[in-house]
Amino acid sequence: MEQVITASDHIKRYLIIPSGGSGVRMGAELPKQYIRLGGKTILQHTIEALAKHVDYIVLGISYDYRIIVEDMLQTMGLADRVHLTVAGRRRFDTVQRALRVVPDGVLVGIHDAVRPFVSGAVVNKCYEEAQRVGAAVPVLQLTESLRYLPEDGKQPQPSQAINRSHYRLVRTPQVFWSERIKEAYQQPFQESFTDDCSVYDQLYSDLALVPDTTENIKITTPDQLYWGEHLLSISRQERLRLTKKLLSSR
Ligand SMILES: Nc1ccn([C@@H]2O[C@H](COP(=O)(O)OP(=O)(O)OP(=O)(O)O)[C@@H](O)[C@H]2O)c(=O)n1
Ligand SMILES: C[C@](O)(CO)[C@H](O)COP(=O)(O)O
Repeated sequence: MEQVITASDHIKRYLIIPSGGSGVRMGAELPKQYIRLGGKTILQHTIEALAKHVDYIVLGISYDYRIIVEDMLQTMGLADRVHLTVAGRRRFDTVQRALRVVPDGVLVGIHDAVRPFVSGAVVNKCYEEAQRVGAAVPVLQLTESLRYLPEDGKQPQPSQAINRSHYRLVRTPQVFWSERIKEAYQQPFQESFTDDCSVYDQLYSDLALVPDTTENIKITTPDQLYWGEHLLSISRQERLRLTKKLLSSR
């Protein structure tokens, strides 16, 4: 499964979709990426949202689902553009393994299998900014207040209000020059590595923040399936219109 894909002379866009989670917080019979929304799996919706914006996709999956995934890729006509790798125990391990088949000298995005509502405009902007700056990530401003909980729960008080203007919610796709993120992923795992930027930050500091759209939710818990159904019921055209409006207002 793990043979390196050859890069050609112009800058190619690779995309890793870590899809090897088991969905503990969802608590469903199947891992959540294989749950159906509107007749298709969440994984298929995610691939459909991104495939037209990239050259190659690397899907990190649990071997148990290989046949289902291969059938889905055949149906989608994507079998020759998608490379399967074996998922690891943590998201970090899945991405680390998938990076082994990505050549140097290309841009590589990493996008959660369970974020099917990402906007094409945001995907393109992240690749463009990563090419220009070094790395790029979609972020969302906070629209609710935040409180900080000190570790001992006592000092100076059990919880404190903090200035939310200094914070952003971090989403995916997170896009990098491939040789840099491959180098960063050679580090041993740390608990603070909750996404790919946190791994990259250890070695580099050139990260562009791209405004994201609200819809790019990560389907994690059962209530988010309800939001997923709702977002699917809004037509693609309408979502595109709302995305353009949002991006032009920033
Ligand atoms: N060993 C793992 C764990 C997670 N992921 C992927 O990382 C993304 C974000 O992970 P998360 O939402 O935490 O998914 P799960 O690990 O499935 O969820 P949970 O933590 O509730 O089990 C998902 O696309 C998931 O499939 C992965 O590829 N390999
Ligand atoms: C990568 C990520 O989606 C960025 O927001 C997030 O950190 C994944 O967190 P999870 O707890 O592994 O789902």
